[in-house]
Amino acid sequence: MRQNIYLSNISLNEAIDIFLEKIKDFKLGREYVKTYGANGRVTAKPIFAKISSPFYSCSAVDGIATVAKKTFTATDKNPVRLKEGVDYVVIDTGDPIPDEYDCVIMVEDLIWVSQDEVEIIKPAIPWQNIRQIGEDIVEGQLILPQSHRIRPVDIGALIAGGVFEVEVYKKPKVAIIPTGTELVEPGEELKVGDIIEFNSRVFAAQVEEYGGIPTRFDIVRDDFEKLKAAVDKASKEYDIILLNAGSSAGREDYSKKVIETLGEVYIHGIAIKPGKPVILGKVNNKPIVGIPGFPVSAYFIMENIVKKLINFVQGYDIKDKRYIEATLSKRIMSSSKYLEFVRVKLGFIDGKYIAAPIERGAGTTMSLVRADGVLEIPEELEGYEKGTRVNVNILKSEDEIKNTILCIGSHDLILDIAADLLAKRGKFTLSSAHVGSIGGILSLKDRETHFATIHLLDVETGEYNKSYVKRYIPNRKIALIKFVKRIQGLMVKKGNPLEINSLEDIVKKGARFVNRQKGSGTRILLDYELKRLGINPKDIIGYDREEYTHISVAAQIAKGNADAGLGVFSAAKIMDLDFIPIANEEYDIAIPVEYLELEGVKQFLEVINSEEFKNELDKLGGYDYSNLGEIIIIE
Ligand SMILES: Nc1nc2c(c(=O)[nH]1)N[C@H]1C(S)=C(S)[C@@H](COP(=O)(O)OP(=O)(O)OC[C@H]3O[C@@H](n4cnc5c(N)ncnc54)[C@H](O)[C@@H]3O)O[C@H]1N2
Ligand code: MOO
Repeated sequence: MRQNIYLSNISLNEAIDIFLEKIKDFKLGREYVKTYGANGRVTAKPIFAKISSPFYSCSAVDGIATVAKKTFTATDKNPVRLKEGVDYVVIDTGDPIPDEYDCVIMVEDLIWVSQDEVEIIKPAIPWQNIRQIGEDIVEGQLILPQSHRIRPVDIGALIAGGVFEVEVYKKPKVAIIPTGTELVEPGEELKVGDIIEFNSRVFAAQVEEYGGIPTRFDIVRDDFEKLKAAVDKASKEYDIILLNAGSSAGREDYSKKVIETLGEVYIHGIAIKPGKPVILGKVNNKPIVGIPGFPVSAYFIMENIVKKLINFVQGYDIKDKRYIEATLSKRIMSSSKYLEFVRVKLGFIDGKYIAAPIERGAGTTMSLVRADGVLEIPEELEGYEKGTRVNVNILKSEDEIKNTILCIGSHDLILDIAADLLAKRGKFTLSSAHVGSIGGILSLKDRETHFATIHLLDVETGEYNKSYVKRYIPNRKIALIKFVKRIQGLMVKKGNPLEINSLEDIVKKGARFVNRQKGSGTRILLDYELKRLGINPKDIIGYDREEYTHISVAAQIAKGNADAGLGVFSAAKIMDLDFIPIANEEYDIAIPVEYLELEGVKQFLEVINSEEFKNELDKLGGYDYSNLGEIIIIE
């Protein structure tokens, strides 16, 4: 079968304008709902008050209702005496004012002379302390315009104004069709090539959040006729159709063809990344969106197009993105052909927001879970230099961001454990961006992180971390907080079939090695050890074969593609490999001395010094925490 050829390069805003123009005649029906249940609904017509509020004159205070004229002569020296039943009645806040009275005096201003007599020493002004009819809402007044999204405060005004039912747009019924022969339902047994279907579940939650009613269809295999039947059915019974995956140009990507056959495709391809191959069209007069399969691409299509669509059919133009200005912690390149959405971690350091970019892949759902914000790099730019002030769409409140401790540096699982224990305390969160030890040190130097986690061996002295901090950050007073010693060792297949017990054995036994990339702490350690032992790297088979993480090294050995590699114990444990300890690596926290006083940092230090944290380290294994918490000021 021939592949599709596609993809226009239209901008996001242009595409949305064209799409909404094409479907502008499609509007949802209307319905009446109880006012108290109308939160979040969109008014289908203007709503006017049926009664005034208050609808009678009433007292605004507790006191007595009287006639102002009778009090005009009252002074300190010449109090006026009033008698109950003759000159006044006692009245509480909210009580109606009897016709014969025209003002209310607060109980605090009364001098009680007897059970039923009071004196006052200040004249009252006519209508004082009286809420007049319609003071809040006047009968016939506009309470809400049409196309207004009803909020909790609106419900109060509507009910006070005698409106107990409101006419709103029906919520759109949204059909979600997951497609793909590789998809299996959660819980089904997995074999190579299977993907657990989850996009549709994310969409359903998003549709609800946007104000629609989601219905998820069963997974449809990559089969033109089956897909056509599902879309046809959905377009007859639902208001909006979301067709997930098969939006690209592959042999089994039928989405475009199905939509074309049943209706019209207006746009295939938008200049955004991720999310480029999106399809916008109409079937049976119903809007349909073909959403790319990759979860991150799908997320941005939902947030930027489907959210607008769900609001548009209810007559509402949503613009609810919130932005802050932040300083970029590292240079980021982007193609000038696309508007790119880059997930970032955010922190607030020395009075300014810092944005640290994280993973960019379209398949990395965790980048969305971890993101504090999204940096939108415009189409016409090729990226931003480190230090540029950029606008970031925030996914958290500014308060939450201000209570975030930012860590930029080398990653280790134990940071996630510390983050969890810190979050449990309720106030602060730890956000970490993984850029390696040197990247972390550079961020410290540029005041873009609260602290950096580092493990850098000085090959001259054999000492960890200190000399790097001194060399890279000469102008800031930095403390090194001892964190853990990580046991680095050789990972070998379970049972150690080649009987490798040292680095020398790699050469002796002719084992196939898999290395880490140049510049990584582990690579520096390996080279240091090889030099110390007098081993020539050229004698190691596979010395030039590089992987980027501990886990990927472990995975190569588990798959049988290599016999040995250097890495941390936890990676060996996860991949069920044997582990031969080689050296202890010092993984420490470098932090400006002044930040030791920050409340969030103090709490973080309490967390890592706690027994609970150490217990977690014991469970993981491979960590020595005998010096944990020791603070060394680097002079
Ligand atoms: N020749 C070209 N190939 C591709 C291009 C291109 O321009 N030219 N664009 C790439 C881009 S960008 C994207 S995005 C993807 C979009 O692909 P499809 O929409 O056709 O999606 P699939 O290939 O079917 O799936 C991609 C990926 O996502 C997983 N997936 C799909 N549905 C679900 C689901 N419901 N739950 C969880 N995961 C799902 C799927 O298994 C795949 O791994 O095309 C590129 N190709
Ligand atoms: O544009 Mo695709 O949507 O990057 O992954």
